[in-house]
Amino acid sequence: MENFKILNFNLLNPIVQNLIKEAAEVRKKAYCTYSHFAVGAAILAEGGDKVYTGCNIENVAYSPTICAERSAVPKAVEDGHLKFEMVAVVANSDGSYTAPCGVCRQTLAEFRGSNGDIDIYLSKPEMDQVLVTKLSQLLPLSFVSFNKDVDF
Ligand SMILES: O=c1ccn([C@H]2C[C@H](O)[C@@H](CO)O2)c(=O)[nH]1
Ligand SMILES: [Zn+2]
Repeated sequence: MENFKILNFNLLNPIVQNLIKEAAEVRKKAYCTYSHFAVGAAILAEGGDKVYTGCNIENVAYSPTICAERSAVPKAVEDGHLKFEMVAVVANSDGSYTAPCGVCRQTLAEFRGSNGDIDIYLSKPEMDQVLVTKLSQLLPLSFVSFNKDVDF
């Protein structure tokens, strides 16, 4: 299977279009005073209709910085959602797509949907062409469980 597809925004289903729009909207709230790189993310959970959004929030000490994706996750979980169906990320890396960092990929893997995966949509703020992929393509062979009964 290919890693990703690039699709025209207009051809995506309205639920996905709305998710991307929400990510683009919350991106405007990014607190990115150090990197000046604004990111917005939006999560749709399985069986849910509410969209949970997040932006990146940076810090003078740098390491407390939280990515947009991980600032959206607690909102979904606090609302009782542990299985995510789709996630949209909107940013602008030199006119290209911004994919979730490794930490965010692992964080999202914890909340994979019942199909064992999450649909991922990456868009630029212009929302013209959208990169469509899956978490399993971004984080193959992921660490998602362990056996607590094994002696250490
Ligand atoms: O997928 C990504 C990639 C980067 N960032 C943020 C972290 C930091 O604030 C800034 C620069 O890395 O962008 C995100 O929020 N999500
Ligand atoms: Zn991240």
